[in-house]
Formats: sequence, structure tokens, C-alpha cells
Amino acid sequence: SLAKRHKFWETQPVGQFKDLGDASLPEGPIEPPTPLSEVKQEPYNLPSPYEWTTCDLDSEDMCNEVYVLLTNNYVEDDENMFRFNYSKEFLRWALHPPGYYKSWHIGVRVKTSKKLVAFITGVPARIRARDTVVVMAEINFLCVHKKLRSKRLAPVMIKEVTRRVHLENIWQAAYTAGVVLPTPVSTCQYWHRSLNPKKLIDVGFSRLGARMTMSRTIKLYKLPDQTITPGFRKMEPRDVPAVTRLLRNYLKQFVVAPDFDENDVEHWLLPKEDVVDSYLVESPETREITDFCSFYTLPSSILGNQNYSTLKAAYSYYNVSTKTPWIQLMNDALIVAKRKDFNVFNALDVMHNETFLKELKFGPGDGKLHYYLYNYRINHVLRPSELGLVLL
Ligand SMILES: CCCCCCCCCCCCCC(=O)CSCCNC(=O)CCNC(=O)[C@H](O)C(C)(C)COP(=O)(O)OP(=O)(O)OC[C@H]1O[C@@H](n2cnc3c(N)ncnc32)[C@H](O)[C@@H]1OP(=O)(O)O
Ligand SMILES: CN(C)Cc1n[nH]c2ccc(-c3ccc(F)cc3OCCn3ccnc3)cc12
Repeated sequence: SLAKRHKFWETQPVGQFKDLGDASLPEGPIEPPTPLSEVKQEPYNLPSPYEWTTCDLDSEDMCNEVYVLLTNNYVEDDENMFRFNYSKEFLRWALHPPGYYKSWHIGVRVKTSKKLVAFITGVPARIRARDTVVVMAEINFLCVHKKLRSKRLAPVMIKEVTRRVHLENIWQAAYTAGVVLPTPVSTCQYWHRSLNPKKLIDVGFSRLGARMTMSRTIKLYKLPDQTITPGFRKMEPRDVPAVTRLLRNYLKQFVVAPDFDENDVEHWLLPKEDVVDSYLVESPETREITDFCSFYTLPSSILGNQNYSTLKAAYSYYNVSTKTPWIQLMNDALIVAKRKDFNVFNALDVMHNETFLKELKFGPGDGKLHYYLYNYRINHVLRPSELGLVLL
């Protein structure tokens, strides 16, 4: 990536590879805000066959158009065997957090057919970088239809979402990607814990280990039917204040982390069927909430398999351990995920996740997830364990 030209990204206020050695550059915003009167008032020009559209996900039809575009054209693994299949309910959850802007849900249509062929989104979030809380846009769901790739549409979409974010007087952003761009704040490894090893092997997600039989493999990943931690239960609305306190105190230790308040916790962490699951440990003795774990539901379409069409995957979200050991807490998370018929439980090596990954029989994934900040310099590339942020 050092040799590669980034004709678009070299024009953007992001850390540039050439600056990596330069420790003299100050941490913080790379460019000052532009006076709102000087922000471009009209949308960027698209190539003539296309037009901008704002996607209202509360509209069943529009939400369905976005769902279909992503289902057929969004992120695939490196071997093109799986493609993320975010559900409509999940998209509404991910894109309607407190304070969201509909204008940041941007689509591109073909003028004649009105077909939706591209998409990019932002949602506002308060992110702390070291000791500074910054209102940022979390950018996600950048997608160009497979038939319109390599036409430099992505830079135009990125500039347009940047312009609309600027109009709301927000000047920073956070995003993650499986590709290397100028310049990662951190690079994380993802890990997978088999819950249904037979299906994972049948679809080619996993391979039978050397000198392993299928029955030996099934036994290796077997989990108890019941969770073992006393006081382990689903999170409920009445728990929002205590979970907010627990999570805010836990996230303080990371260099980059969300600055969640009770409204944010209510939206992002209250259980929502087939979207997000969250559990906590309420001490039977003291009634205090001492631990928390959560995971979100993100299936992947299985491309080209006769017997299965969908891989049901759970992704580790935010977890806190203050009394229950990490291994025990996360093993209970695996137990409830298995009981809910997830095939695999995925986790990044962020926060304290590396303390349980190996012991709970996670295997390393085949790629990396890079974290980025836009118009904000963090001087040293962060270790994954310094990151307290999970983007969907
Ligand atoms: C203050 C507010 C600021 C807000 C904005 C902040 C920044 C937000 C940034 C967005 C964050 C999104 C986060 C997110 O959604 C999570 S990462 C998932 C991105 N989506 C996918 O992978 C879906 C499948 N792929 C596609 O749809 C296309 O391949 C896409 C659309 C990815 C690129 O379409 P294409 O037809 O393949 O390519 P061209 O149009 O010809 O353009 C090529 C240029 O695009 C650069 N590129 C490629 N992939 C990128 C990626 N994932 N991020 C950023 N840039 C990416 C590439 O380096 C090159 O620039 P360079 O020449 O300089 O190298
Ligand atoms: C984060 N969010 C922005 C979506 C996103 N974009 N790009 C990505 C690249 C990797 C991961 C990822 C993150 C955690 C994980 F355990 C497995 C992952 O990908 C496996 C490979 N894969 C891709 C599609 N189906 C399977 C997510 C993403």
C-alpha cells in the first residue's frame, strides 16, 4: 500500500502514508472547519445517467430497495463464498440512532429506470479520541452495483456524504473497511467460533482439522444447554441507567471509544429480535449489575451452495467484565448464541477480546478489518486492544 497511488484519498484530510514517520504532526483535526456559508450548497455532479436520491428507510419500498442492492452487491469475503446479508430491521436500527439525519442516507438511481445502483450512509456519534469527545459521522454501507464498479463513483459518493455532513457542522468521521486505505488508525484481526461445525464445513466456511473426524469436531465445539453464571439474564429497559454506567466506566480505558449516554445505550444495546441481543449479570447477593455482553445478528448469504443459502452469524458487540471472568461471561454468550441457532460467533481482537478468543476455541479469520478516522490524526497506530469501538 506504500507504493500504491490513491488519487482520491491523497486529496483528502486523512493521515497520508508519507506522514507516518513524522511524529511532529499534532494529534487532532487535520483541517479546520469551513465556514458554513462556504460549504458547497448543491450536490456534487454525478455522471449524466445517474441522479441522487435520499433513502427514507421508514418507507417499506425504499428500505426494500436498499436491502436488495446490498444483498446482491455488498461486502463479500476474499474467496467470494459469502456476502453480508443485513436485514431490513437491522438497517433501520443501524441507520436510525438518536439524532440521525435522513439526508445522510444517500442513494444513486439510474435516471431512466429509477433503479437504485449505489448507496452510502452516515449516522452521528459522539466518539472520544484520547481525552477529546468529538461529534463524528460514522460512515457505512458504501455500495456500488457490481455492474458500475471501477468508474470512480465511490469518490463522488464519499464527497457527497462529506458535504452533507459538513452542512450539519460536523467535520470528522469514523469508518472501517477490509481494504487498506490512507491510513489505518488500527488494524484488527477477526476470529470465528464454530457453533454448528457440520454446517460450516459443509458450506466451506471451515475445513475439517487434520486427524479430525466430523464427530470429533462436533464434540470439540459442543456447548451446554444452559448458561452457568448466577444472575445471567437478558437486558431490560429498567437496566439502561446501570448498563450505561458500567459501559461508560469500562470504555474509559480505550484510546478511541464511543461516548454513550443513556439514549445511546437504549438504542444500541436494548435487545431487538433478530438484530441485537444483550445480557447482563445481576449479582443475586447485591442486585448490582456487574457484567454485560452483547452481540448483533448479521447473516451472510452463502454463494453457490445447493443445500444452504444463509450463514447465521453473531458478531460480538460491547462486553464488560468486572466480577464474572471473561472466559465464563463469553462462554455464556456462546451458549445463548448456540441456543438461538447461530452457526458461528465472530469477534474482533479489539478491547479485551484476546483474553478469551483462544481459550473459547475461536479460530483466526482470513482477513483484517482496518479502522479509519477522517480529518482527525491519532499519532501512533493503535493496537486493537486500545480500540473501544465496534462499527456494524
Ligand atoms: C466529515 C465527514 C466525512 C465523511 C466521509 C468519510 C470517508 C468515508 C469513506 C467511505 C467509508 C466506507 C465504509 C464502509 O462502507 C464499510 S467498507 C465496505 C465497502 N463496501 C464494499 O466493499 C461493498 C462492495 N464493493 C463496492 O460496492 C465497491 O467496490 C466500492 C463502493 C467499495 C468501491 O467502488 P469501486 O467501483 O470499486 O471503486 P471506484 O468507484 O472506481 O473508486 C475507487 C476509489 O475508491 C476507493 N475505495 C475503494 N473501496 C473503498 C472503501 N471501502 N472505503 C473508502 N474508499 C474506498 C479506492 O481506494 C479508490 O480511491 P483511490 O484511488 O484514492 O485509492
Ligand atoms: C464492519 N462493517 C463496516 C462491515 C464490513 N465492511 N467490510 C468488512 C470486512 C470484514 C468484516 C468482518 C468483521 C468481523 C468479522 F468477524 C468478519 C468480517 O468479515 C469476514 C469476511 N466476510 C465478509 C463478508 N462476509 C464475510 C466486516 C466488514
